Parts: sequence; C-alpha cells; structure tokens
Amino acid sequence: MKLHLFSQNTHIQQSITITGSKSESNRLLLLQALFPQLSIENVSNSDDACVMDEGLSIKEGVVDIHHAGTAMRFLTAFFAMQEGRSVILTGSKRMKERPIGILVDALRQLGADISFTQDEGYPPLQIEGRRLDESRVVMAANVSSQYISALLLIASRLPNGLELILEGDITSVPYIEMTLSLLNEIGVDTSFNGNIIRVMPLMNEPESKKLVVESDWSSASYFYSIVSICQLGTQVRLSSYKSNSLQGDSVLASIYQQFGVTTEFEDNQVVLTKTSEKLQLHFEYDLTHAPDIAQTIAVSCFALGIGCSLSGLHTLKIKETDRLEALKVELSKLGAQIDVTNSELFLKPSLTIKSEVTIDTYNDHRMAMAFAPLALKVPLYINDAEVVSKSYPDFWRDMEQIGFLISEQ
Ligand SMILES: O=C(O)C1=C[C@@H](OP(=O)(O)O)[C@@H](O)[C@H](O)C1
Ligand SMILES: C=C(OP(=O)(O)O)C(=O)O
Repeated sequence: MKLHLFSQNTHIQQSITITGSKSESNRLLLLQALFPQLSIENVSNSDDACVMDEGLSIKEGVVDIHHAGTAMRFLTAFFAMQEGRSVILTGSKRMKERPIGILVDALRQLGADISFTQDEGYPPLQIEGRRLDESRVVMAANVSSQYISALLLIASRLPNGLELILEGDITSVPYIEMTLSLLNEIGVDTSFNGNIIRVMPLMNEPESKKLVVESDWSSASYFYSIVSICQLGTQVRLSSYKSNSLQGDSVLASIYQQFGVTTEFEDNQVVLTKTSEKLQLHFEYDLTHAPDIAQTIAVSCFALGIGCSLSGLHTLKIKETDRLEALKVELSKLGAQIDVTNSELFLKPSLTIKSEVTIDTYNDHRMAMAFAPLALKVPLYINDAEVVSKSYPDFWRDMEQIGFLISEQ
C-alpha cells in the first residue's frame, strides 16, 4: 500500500490513545505463560505482540514469529526450558539475517539443546525443550539487550536461578532494567551490580496479580516529532502514560524539550505542548540506551533545519533493516546532507525539503512512522505503509485524526 500524505494543520489540538508498549507486553506475555495467575491489561495490539501470544501457545512444530525480534529472542529461551516440547522457531527473511548466536550459546551453557537449521548463528532454530540445570552464564552484552532479557525472563523458573556475567559495554540498558522491574513486580528477587545480574529461583508461587501495560513510548515519539514541527500552542495529549515509566524511550521528554516541546503529566495522560521556537543549530546525543527513537530524531532535526550528530547507533544495523543506511538513502532523496558510520549519523542543517518524494520503508515500521511527520512541511509518499502494524497498527488512523490528509495511491 502506497500512501500520499499532506497536512496543512500545523496548529493541532488532539487527544490520542496509543496501544500498550510492545516491549512490556511481550515480557508480560512470557511471564504469564510461566505464571498463569498473572493477568495483563492494555496489551499491545501490535503484530509483534500477536505473534508472541500465538507462539507461546504452540506445543510442537513450526513457530513463525515474522519480523518480531523480541518474540524471536524471548521464545528461544522459553522453548529451551519447556521439557518435552520440540519446535522449529523461524521468522521472516530479515529475521534470518538477525544474529542470535550469542543467546543460543548462553542457553547452551545452561544445558539447552538448540541447533541452527540453516546458517550457523541465525534463525531458524531447532529447539528440544529440556530441564536447564546449570545457572551460570557468561555472555557478550554489546550486541543486543534482548538476549539478556530473554534469559532473565525464564530465570526464576530455572531450578537454580541465574547468575549472568556480562562482557563488553552493555547496550540498551533500560530494556534490561524494565525486565528486572517486571520480575520484581511479580515477587522475583534480582540484583544488577556492575556487570553481574542475579535472579533468584522463585520459592513460592506469586499471588494472582493484574499488571497494567503502559502505552508505548516509542510510538509516542512520532507525536513528539509532529508537535516539534508545528506552530506554538500545538498540543497533543497521549494516553495512557505515567511519569515513572519503565520504558527508556521516555527520555523523549528531555530530548524534545530542546526542540521546543514541553512535557507534562496529567492523570493518565502525557501532554505535549509546543512552547518555544528557540532552537539550537546543532543537536548531539548518544542513543546507546534508546536506539528505537533514532529515526524519529534524525527526521525531526531535518524538518526543523537543525544539524545533528547522533552516536551509540551500533545496534541499528541489525534491526528490521540496516536503519543507518536506510536513513541515509531516504533523507538524501529529500535533499539532506547526511553521513553515517557503523554507529553514528551526521546531518547538516538544511533549509529546503524536496516535495512529492517517495519514501521506501524496507519492511521497517519505524521508517514509515518516522518520515510521516514531514507531511507537515511537504507532500510526500510512503511505500508499503502497512509496515506500521509491527508496533502500531492504528498509526495511519491516528494521523488522520490529527488532520493529515492521507490517500491510497
Ligand atoms: O527488549 C526490548 O523490548 C527491546 C530492546 C531493544 O533492542 P536491542 O537491545 O537489540 O537494542 C529495542 O531496540 C527493541 O525494539 C525492543
Ligand atoms: C528493533 C525493534 O524491534 P525488534 O528488535 O523487537 O524487532 C523496534 O521495534 O524498533
């Protein structure tokens, strides 16, 4: 589906309800499979949460998680400790290019029986579930935090718990902390000191408990971008959010303050208001701990005519697409002067944006959503716009609600 987007409404006053965080949802769905007395509210309606939910219920045979990185990594750990269950865990063409060797090696240290059915180090995986008696694992922490969260999520159901020794710089730390916080909420004891994480085995079953998923902060990033581009006084209210979020992407509030957007919390809403036009000429930031908002920020800077130097982007090359390369190609089409390395992005300030450009999305939801706010500046086309369903199926409906004129080509 190719969409044409344009919007002349640069003074928006709207309230939007965003679906639950896909990261929190996929963790809680796994925990619920291990502890059925838990119930979850505001679960994400994203494709990634749906494939996670379906995957957990499959007893034998092929489990296809499509493009969902968290489902791939979390289900690998889950099936490895399901005694007597045998599955082939696979995904999309891109998923077969996203590395998983570090997690498989870590699970093998615990005693797991997992083999690669095609390329060594990549999905698909043949997993023969068994009791995992070991408890000590040494693993690299600088490639993806999802490998670490995957182990932590099953840890309290292992006979001896888990002691995880992390090697190298730890990437995407807030996602690890989110996992530990959710474990703590259900009564599991954990510790995280320096490069050692410990999870105690659960002695007593947790009480039945309702856990409410906060809405998705990565999805909120597109509204931050929109508000930053709009006129003074623009206000968008997003539900349901809280100031003490478990999601690292809530750092958006302090980042977009620098682009003139003020954040306030009222009841269960976060209120974004454009309060200042005074902008710096250059923005510098290390996104090691919030990689999913890199595309949003790069496009916001381009729309605002601000240059930027973004670092800590080493994980972007192994996400839904090589996001550094994709940003370079697509922003260049619009007239940007941009350079990327394996972990950085440099954008020069530019005052003009080419109109009626077609943006390719590379099977990456965040390419479509990050570029959409540019429609406030110039008309543009988005190819394969349905990709947004990976994390935010209602995205285009919500764009129409805030005044975007969208037509299918
Ligand atoms: O644990 C999670 O829910 C996630 C961790 C991050 O991945 P990396 O740790 O691979 O950067 C993030 O990019 C992804 O969207 C979700
Ligand atoms: C990287 C992402 O997802 P995943 O790794 O879970 O596929 C994302 O949603 O931006």
